[in-house]
Amino acid sequence: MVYLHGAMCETLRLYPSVPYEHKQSIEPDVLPSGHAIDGNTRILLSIFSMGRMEEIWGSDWMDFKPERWISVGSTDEKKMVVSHVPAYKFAAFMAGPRTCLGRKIAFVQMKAVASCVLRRFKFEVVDDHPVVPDASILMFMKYGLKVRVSNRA
Ligand code: HEM
Repeated sequence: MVYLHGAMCETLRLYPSVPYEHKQSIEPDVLPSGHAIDGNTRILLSIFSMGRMEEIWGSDWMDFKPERWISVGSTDEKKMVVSHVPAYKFAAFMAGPRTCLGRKIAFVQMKAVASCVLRRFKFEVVDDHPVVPDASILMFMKYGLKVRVSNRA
């Protein structure tokens, strides 16, 4: 389940279900970046881009690596645990007082479905199928995902 958690975070890092978000200032403020903004300023955040920034994720940002979400346990070195990653770094669920309320239940649901389905079936992406995100409020796959499904022996 720890590795599956890492795989899901990694998927959401590269393909966040909510690729863009906006926030609006009530009064003049200074952003953590140091930029001064006026009141009533609309700020558009690209969560999609944040998941692909080298200064946030390192030079291997384009690699799908569930391992980047996993560390060894503090009491037992053989035990793998989910690493703490700040919400302001991994923004797929956003951060702060209006963060996603369903984050934990979303992981429970995704893990329940993935473990039931993957135990019984094997999925192989059809060769040369273009996996292209469709720019929208929610992230869709432009051409869907064509896979070959077979029973696990
Ligand atoms: C992978 C699955 C999900 C993702 C990526 C996701 C992402 C998000 C994001 C980005 C926001 C906006 C937060 C903001 O504007 O600051 C949000 C809000 C919210 N989400 Fe989710 N969400 C997921 C699943 C769920 C589920 C399963 C539930 C409920 C069972 C849920 C309930 C909510 C609620 C109630 C809010 C509004 C929170 C507020 O405005 O105070 N989400 N979510």
